[in-house]
Amino acid sequence: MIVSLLRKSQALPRFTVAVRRFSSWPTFEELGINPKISQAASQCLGIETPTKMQTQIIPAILKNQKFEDFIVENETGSGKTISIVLTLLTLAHKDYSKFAFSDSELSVPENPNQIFAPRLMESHAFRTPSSLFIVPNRELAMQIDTWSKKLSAIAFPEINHVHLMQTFTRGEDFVYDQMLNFEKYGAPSVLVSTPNRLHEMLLEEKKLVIDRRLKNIFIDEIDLALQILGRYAPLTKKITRLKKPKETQVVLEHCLKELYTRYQAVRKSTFKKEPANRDSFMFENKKNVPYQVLELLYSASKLRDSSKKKRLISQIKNDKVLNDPELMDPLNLTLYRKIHSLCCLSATVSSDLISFMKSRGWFPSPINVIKDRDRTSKVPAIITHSVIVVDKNDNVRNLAPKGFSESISKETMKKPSTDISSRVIEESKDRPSEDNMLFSDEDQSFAIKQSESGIEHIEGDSLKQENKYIVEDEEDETETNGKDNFDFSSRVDNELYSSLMSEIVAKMIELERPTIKSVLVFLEPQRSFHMFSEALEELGYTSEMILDNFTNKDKFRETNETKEKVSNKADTLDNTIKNKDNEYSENKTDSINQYTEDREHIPIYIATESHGRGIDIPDVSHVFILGLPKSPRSYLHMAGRTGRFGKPGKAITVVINRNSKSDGKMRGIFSLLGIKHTDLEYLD
Ligand SMILES: Nc1ncnc2c1ncn2[C@@H]1O[C@H](COP(=O)(O)OP(=O)(O)OP(=O)(O)O)[C@@H](O)[C@H]1O
Repeated sequence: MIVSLLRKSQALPRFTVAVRRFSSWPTFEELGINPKISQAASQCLGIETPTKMQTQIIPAILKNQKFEDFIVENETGSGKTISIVLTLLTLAHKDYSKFAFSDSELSVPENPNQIFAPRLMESHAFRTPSSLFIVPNRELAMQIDTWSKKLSAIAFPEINHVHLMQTFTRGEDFVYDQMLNFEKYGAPSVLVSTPNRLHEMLLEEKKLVIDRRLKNIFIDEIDLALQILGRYAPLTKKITRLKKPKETQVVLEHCLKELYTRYQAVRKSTFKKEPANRDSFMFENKKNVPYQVLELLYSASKLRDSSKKKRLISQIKNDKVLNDPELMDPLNLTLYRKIHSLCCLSATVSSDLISFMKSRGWFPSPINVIKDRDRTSKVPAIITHSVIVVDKNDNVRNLAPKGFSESISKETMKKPSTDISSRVIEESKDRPSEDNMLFSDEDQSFAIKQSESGIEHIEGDSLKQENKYIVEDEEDETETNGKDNFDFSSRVDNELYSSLMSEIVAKMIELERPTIKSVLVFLEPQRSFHMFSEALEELGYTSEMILDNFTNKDKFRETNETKEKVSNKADTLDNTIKNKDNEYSENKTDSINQYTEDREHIPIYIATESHGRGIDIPDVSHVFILGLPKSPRSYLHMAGRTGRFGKPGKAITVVINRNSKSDGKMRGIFSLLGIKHTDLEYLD
């Protein structure tokens, strides 16, 4: 009855649309993505149905009338970066359609400060992009570049891509072409850049100018981009960081200052007593030293060593840079009407990181946090995690269960030894409990502690309560925050590391051969790529650095061809592998020469944690992490290069255990991330 009435009143079409909307999942087009771009995404990237996170973030950015700010925290490989690329291309195309012009009409002004002139509005050669996408490394920038070029070549073959998006990175191979495009066509609608290249363009070369055209700022992998120092960082390190902030912070604050100081006309009309300008306002209101300096002074006052305490306090008080309000005071953006939106993304955004960003004044109004609240772990459940421990005699085994390594660690603590790694334990034994931290995450959301009863970890709030104000002395740096502290395999020399690790990787590749598609190897930051890749080559495997994967198209094509070859041969290899598996368990020192012959056809990419952050290499089935990860977050991002968007993957960590702490540390990392360890069946 009601339906027939509705039909008569012609309300049914609207009603059915509403039902369809609520009953079915929206498409990318319905979220506002340009239909041509969504078709291209389906054609070249196989992206058809948006995820929950994508249904939230895409429309929020496209219809962001009030310039709201966002933090997107979702597990690795869940499509954060690609959703921003699709959204930005849609915005860029809108921009382009609004200001359509032919290349011959272009006239970029000689003077880069000449902006927003009517002549420019007609010719549309801008000096400012309308969106900035800051990514922490060149590899990720090149990946975004490749994605956007592919998509726009299919979606808009008639448009020169340089008007939509340009990418700036450092490196001889790139800068020349990038600058040529920029000089010729001006700023695109979307500019993707690494922080260091952006710093050069904005502050050194002064080629890029920030004006009100800039509406959206995105920062991918925000935790890596800022790398905030945690509460256990030495005070001297904190002072240095304050004086020399990370480049992402510098470029972002430069952009925000430019937006607000150049355009005071957009100041909030509700603001009662308007200051002459922001600088004078800040000056007039500065009754005290900047609060960040106050924090430092407070920390210094907690030092135990009184001579050091005095020295540091007077250094902080007298330091010109530290007392410069321009650098130390937060931006007071609440005074002005917001004309931009800031969106930060990562799989790991800690509350300390958010507090830091807020304390700098980057978010004058409440932030929208988009995260998957249903998940208990930020690591995709589809990844299996294993650890190979290499002991002092170079025997390999699975990760030891809990009681096992703790008993060893107690013994080691009692035994006097000249071994440097044991010395660290002995020294730490007599110190107060907070100083027995083995390592802690950069945001200090957790720590792993050495105690009399063994190795234990403390987490989140309990850690905050327990050690509210810990100040480390200068000399403690290596023990509390230095890389040495994180990774005891760093005490192994480069040559031994390369040969040992390459042999293990080679053996594992053979044993895992039936499921291997391509392999990503993470080296410790200080290790030589060449030494490792040569060691692998001696065993018959060719490898390449990840950047080549995005820049050298021929190599990439070759890699795809070889992948096919590998999969064709996979069936015939099956039997050989089973035999190899048995051989391996029987005699782990078997000659590597017995391995199958097509080993050079397996795509192996090499990266370090910072170069590999955020990248998406298709079909990485196995990730090898060669060395103890420096924190759970670090492990999560490295392991997250596999198991992407529902594809299965294995993360295998190889640790060289020189002092029996590695088992405890790995267990701590897994337990904090909510990960289960899977024993490799062919190891003891
Ligand atoms: N809706 C979708 N449908 C199918 N595939 C998708 C979808 N969204 C993303 N993908 C694929 O998932 C993979 C990971 O995407 P992306 O790199 O954007 O993830 P991410 O969340 O940024 O990862 P990370 O946190 O590791 O940087 C890509 O290969 C992408 O093509």
